[in-house]
Amino acid sequence: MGAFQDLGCRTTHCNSEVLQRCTLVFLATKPHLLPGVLQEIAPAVTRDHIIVSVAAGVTLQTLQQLLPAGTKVLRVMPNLPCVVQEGAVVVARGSCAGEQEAALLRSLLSACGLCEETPESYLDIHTGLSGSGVAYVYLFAEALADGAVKMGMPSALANKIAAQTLLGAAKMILETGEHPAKLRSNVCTPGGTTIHALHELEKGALRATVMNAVEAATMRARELGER
Ligand SMILES: NC(=O)C1=CN([C@@H]2O[C@H](COP(=O)(O)OP(=O)(O)OC[C@H]3O[C@@H](n4cnc5c(N)ncnc54)[C@H](OP(=O)(O)O)[C@@H]3O)[C@@H](O)[C@H]2O)C=CC1
Ligand SMILES: O=C(O)[C@@H]1CCC=N1
Repeated sequence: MGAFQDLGCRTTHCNSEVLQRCTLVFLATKPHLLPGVLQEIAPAVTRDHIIVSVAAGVTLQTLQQLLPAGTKVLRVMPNLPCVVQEGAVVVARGSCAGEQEAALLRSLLSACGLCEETPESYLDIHTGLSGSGVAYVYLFAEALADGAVKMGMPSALANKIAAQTLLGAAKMILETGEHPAKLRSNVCTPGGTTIHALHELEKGALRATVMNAVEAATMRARELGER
């Protein structure tokens, strides 16, 4: 609480008070709690408000149905690295939100990293790719470092190098614009270490497993939206 006040932010436990004091309102409860919060705030929502939901899977249709007709509603799907300004965020607007509201949101959220406006149908896919995807990357980072620990490197150093390896690899995809398959092929010396390691990853079906993970999280986000 102290940290918020140091930033000049006011806090309250009363949701309708937030609606009275703010025009741009972010809804960030767990998805199953959101319908109750929407019912609670609906009487205080006016056409001046811009309501933004970050809840995974909760559709614009559900949000609009639970709020007064004409409410400007947008959906946002962020990911955890927003906290270090390297997030990947997508935004979709509801039927009453216009270019002005979308532009405002894009400009605010650009401070968190990459921010793209997309059709709503991409939001659940983005959840599987990136919202949840961060966790798959952590799992991979952990496994990379564990491999090095197994071969004798101290854990703290292995974790640091694994993280820098992911950072550098990601930066090269973004800065060169090359397809990851091309960059991967550049690392493979004929008969060298990398192709031997990649063969092991293919035997473990890494690619199919990761594709299955993105599919499972996307399907789960869609399932949450149907409730
Ligand atoms: N975690 C992630 O990486 C991502 C999460 N999301 C979405 O973000 C949302 C929040 O997730 P996450 O931050 O992990 O969840 P948390 O449980 O950490 O945060 C939920 C927040 O909602 C508050 N809250 C609970 N009930 C109410 C209520 N009735 N009125 C007002 N506020 C309430 C809680 O306050 P208190 O603690 O005081 O109870 C808490 O601050 C979810 O919908 C999730 O789908 C989307 C993308 C990524
Ligand atoms: O696991 C979840 O449901 C949320 C949505 C994306 C990341 N965390």
